[in-house]
Amino acid sequence: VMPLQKIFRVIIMGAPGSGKGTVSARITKSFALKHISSGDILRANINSQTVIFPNTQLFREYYMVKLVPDDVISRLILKDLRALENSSWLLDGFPRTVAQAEALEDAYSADSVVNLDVPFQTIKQRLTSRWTHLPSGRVYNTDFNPPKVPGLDDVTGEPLVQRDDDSPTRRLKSYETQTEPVLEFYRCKGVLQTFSGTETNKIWPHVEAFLHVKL
Ligand SMILES: Nc1nc2c(ncn2[C@@H]2O[C@H](COP(=O)(O)OP(=O)(O)O)[C@@H](O)[C@H]2O)c(=O)[nH]1
Ligand SMILES: Nc1ncnc2c1ncn2[C@@H]1O[C@H](COP(=O)(O)OP(=O)(O)O)[C@@H](O)[C@H]1O
Repeated sequence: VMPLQKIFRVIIMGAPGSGKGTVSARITKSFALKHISSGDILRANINSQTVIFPNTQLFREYYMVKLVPDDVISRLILKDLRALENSSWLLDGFPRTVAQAEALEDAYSADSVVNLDVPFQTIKQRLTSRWTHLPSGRVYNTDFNPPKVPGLDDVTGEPLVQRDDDSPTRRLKSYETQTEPVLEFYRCKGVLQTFSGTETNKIWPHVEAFLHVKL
């Protein structure tokens, strides 16, 4: 892992299914950035039954059907970031709306925004073959990284589900209307770096080279 000279704050963006989770795992393997994932934070809060969601059913509804309200997710993420005041981080899954981006910007400004630009046609195919283990958030893809036993989670053996929002059209629509304006927000700030392609394995070397120079 490459140590960093100064504190660096990176955001990874891209449509659902563009490969953010996959690329984030590779980034944190190569660079000393702490991975902050909004999905992981939400799941941790559910599992510990601490705040906000009085019951798992309500979260399930959010998780399966719609985005969590801006003020709820912003509060959760900023609380975790404040605990990392002197660390470099990689933020994944947040911000997804301009309101969230503004809430973040009030506290911290991003040094770089890595945007994964994958054609919608490619994403549709991927999401159709994506299966999720809901309690952990582990994702599989029947072509790219299949589970060892079809339909079952590798670690727990529990069943995998296809999320409602894995039905691509609605998710991509919400990305277009809610999240694309966030890209514009960062473009205006001059920190947006876009990587285009159809395969993670081909995009990754460019992301890696960029971060090597940047960090
Ligand atoms: N076929 C294919 N699938 C990929 C590739 N990269 C990632 N995936 C799969 O596509 C799905 C979405 O990737 P993920 O990293 O979860 O994207 P995220 O939603 O942006 O975090 C997962 O099932 C991945 O295993 C790729 O290059 N080719
Ligand atoms: N920034 C966010 N704003 C609102 N809701 C969010 C945000 N991040 C995550 N969520 C909620 O958590 C769910 C799971 O998120 P995540 O694990 O990032 O999965 P995915 O990348 O597949 O959407 C989302 O469907 C949404 O309900």
